[in-house]
Amino acid sequence: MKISDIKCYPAWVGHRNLCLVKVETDEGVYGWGESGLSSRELAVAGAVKHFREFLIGKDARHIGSLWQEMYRSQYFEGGRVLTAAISAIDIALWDIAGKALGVPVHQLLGGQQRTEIPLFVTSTKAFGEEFLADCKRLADAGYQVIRATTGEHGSPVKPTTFDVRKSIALASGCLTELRQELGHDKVLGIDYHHRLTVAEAASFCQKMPVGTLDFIEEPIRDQTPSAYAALRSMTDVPFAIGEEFASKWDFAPYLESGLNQFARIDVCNVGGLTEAMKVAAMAETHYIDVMPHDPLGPVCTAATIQMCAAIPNLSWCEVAPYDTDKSDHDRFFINRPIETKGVYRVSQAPGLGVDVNEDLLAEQSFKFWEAPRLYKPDGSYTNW
Ligand SMILES: O=C(O)[C@@H](O)[C@H](O)[C@H](O)CO
Ligand SMILES: [Mg+2]
Repeated sequence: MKISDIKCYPAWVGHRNLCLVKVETDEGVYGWGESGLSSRELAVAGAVKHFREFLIGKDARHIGSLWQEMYRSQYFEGGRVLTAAISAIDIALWDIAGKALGVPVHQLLGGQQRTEIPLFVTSTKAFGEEFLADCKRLADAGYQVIRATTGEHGSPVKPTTFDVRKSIALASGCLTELRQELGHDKVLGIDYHHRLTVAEAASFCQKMPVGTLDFIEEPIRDQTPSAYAALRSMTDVPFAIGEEFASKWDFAPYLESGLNQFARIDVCNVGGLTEAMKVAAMAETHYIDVMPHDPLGPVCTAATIQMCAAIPNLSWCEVAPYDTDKSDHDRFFINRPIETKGVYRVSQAPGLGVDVNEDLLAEQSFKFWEAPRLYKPDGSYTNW
């Protein structure tokens, strides 16, 4: 079964750009994948073009070997852009493999270990009464795992001031109150979106009673494991790290030094299902659960579900939090995964179990979009 074409669709779908990739074969079986390098999709599309050049004519079933060739064929190995492209192609190849054999992808990954994927939900409300009410609503609705954000999302068009000290004061106060209200049978975490320094992250954690937070996601930026080691010496809150990591090599120093308590694998950035399964196994050797990152579209979610079904060490998968109106997804995607009562059902359909309305997708154009820009009160730049 030979690869006959690879098409990349960086396109605005409903509420954001998605970067979807279709791999076709000479036997008519095709697969879909998705790439996760949000806001730089055209760079990924360029990388897909390069890979297409040498992938056409290759056996679509040799997934592991094609992964090695994509990752290592350029002198400048790996990196986030190239690996985001590899991820989408790899996921599409798994979709093809499942469809060709008539089995769901999880069966090829070792078989399902669970029938439902437990999820965490995110309250995106700004800290204060609204946030507390929203979390109470989520808890009452039965959600077991609730994650807060920084409470300040900024605007893609208007520069936003992010005052770290105000954020720390508000967040620590609100989360302390929320924990008292929720009791201890709910899991509570926060994604600080790598906005803090080591000192600020320590200060934030120290403002809350021990046991308030079950995890803190990316309090600081993630290119320096020793910075996390420094932070670890100042707080005991478990760290959830890795949504931006683009290989098992990025995860390795964190896992090997015990710095990462939840592995935030993103199948669309880490190198597809091939690489995600390896990272999950590396995490397993350290008794660490995978908490997948899943902020994109239905193809990403479908692939993530297949991984979640097949690994032993899963905590909770993310429900894409930022865009609640998914009505357009019903037009673009067939059999897209739908969250019900805090879980995703594991699809038993061949492949990933999701299909794409390609004709409709082909009509969509790409819209340039920039992530919000945040500035400190003194006017200097800080991460979104
Ligand atoms: O954990 C998350 O879902 C966030 O870090 C998002 O990936 C980020 O805001 C980009 O959408
Ligand atoms: Mg995050």
